[in-house]
Amino acid sequence: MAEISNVLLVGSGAVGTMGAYNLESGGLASVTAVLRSNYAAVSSNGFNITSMDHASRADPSVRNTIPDVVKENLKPFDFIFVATKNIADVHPTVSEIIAPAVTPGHTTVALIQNGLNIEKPLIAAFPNNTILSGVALIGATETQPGSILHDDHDHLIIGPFDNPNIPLAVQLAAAKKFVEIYSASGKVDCELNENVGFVRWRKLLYNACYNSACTITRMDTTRMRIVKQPIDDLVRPLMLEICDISKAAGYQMPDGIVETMINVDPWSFFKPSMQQDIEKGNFIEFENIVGEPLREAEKLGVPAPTLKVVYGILKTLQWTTKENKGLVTLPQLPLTGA
Ligand SMILES: NC(=O)C1=CN([C@@H]2O[C@H](COP(=O)(O)OP(=O)(O)OC[C@H]3O[C@@H](n4cnc5c(N)ncnc54)[C@H](OP(=O)(O)O)[C@@H]3O)[C@@H](O)[C@H]2O)C=CC1
Ligand SMILES: CC(C)(CO)C(=O)C(=O)O
Repeated sequence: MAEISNVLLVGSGAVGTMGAYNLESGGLASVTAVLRSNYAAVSSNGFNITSMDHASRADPSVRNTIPDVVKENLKPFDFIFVATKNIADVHPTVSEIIAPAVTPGHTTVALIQNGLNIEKPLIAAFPNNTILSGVALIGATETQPGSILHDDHDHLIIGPFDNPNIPLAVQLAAAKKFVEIYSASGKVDCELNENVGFVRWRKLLYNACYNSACTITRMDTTRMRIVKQPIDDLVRPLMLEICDISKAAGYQMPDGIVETMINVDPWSFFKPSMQQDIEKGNFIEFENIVGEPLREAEKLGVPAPTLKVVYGILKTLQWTTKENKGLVTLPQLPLTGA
């Protein structure tokens, strides 16, 4: 009988819940999903899934706290599937959130998240654990607590982030195992890619540029293409800068990729996830999606003036969200600043 992998899902929103459904459908994984704002709704009514890939129900078991494997004397998790929004500038960060569930030297952490350098804090916190890079090419949204609309096929590209403390063969074996359990449903495309860094930069080309431009202007991608000027003045210059930075970092984007990315999503008045988040008053993933490529540019001596301005604006927007959520306080009046 095939061995069943013990999987913990942290981040049971759009991408994570679809991942849990897919793993459960395949029969090679048993998934425990950690829920937060949707816990009450799902405990009462279950998930409500409208999916282009999955017709039948395959619910994970749910809980509303991060398991502490030692204190609760639990079987170690083979994989933790992390699909939170990665908000690097707000505590608790991903490594702080998952720490009680990680068994050193055993648990493989699969980061199914957008952005660059997201593995670095994880490798620092869990030096003897394999960290996988998952680039999700999927369209999914949590329309209300526990209700997921999944309207673009799940294509997941997986490979190890290079953890210098662990032999590459061990990291690759973990990635292959993940691909096996994720592919078992037969409903999705899941591929092992040893050069996942390239794929991550290629996806960043969309996210760093469209997500940022739409978040700042509050205009969706279709309107931008109709108006054209936001593409010419903002999105294309940003994309060209990301191409320059990725090339200097060792990832040469193919000819024509900028025009392809500008037109990649359907004319459906699409709002990228960062724009959806700012409209909901949520934190945005700007540090990994914009801040990290900008820091790479500065390190490598690549000019990125548009990206720098965009980063400054996003950081300002995030400050306001922090203020709205009570994370920062203003000094009392009268002010005696410079
Ligand atoms: N949606 C999409 O189509 C795509 C998304 N991505 C990327 O995938 C990642 C996930 O995105 P997406 O699924 O859309 O995000 P969602 O906002 O839909 O889901 C994130 C989930 O994480 C939960 N969460 C956050 N922090 C914690 C915590 N400390 N403990 C428990 N749960 C927590 C949230 O709970 P709560 O509701 O309580 O905040 C929410 O349920 C992101 O990096 C995104 O950029 C990539 C490709 C496509
Ligand atoms: C555009 C999309 C859905 C790409 O798959 C994305 O990654 C985002 O909105 O952040």
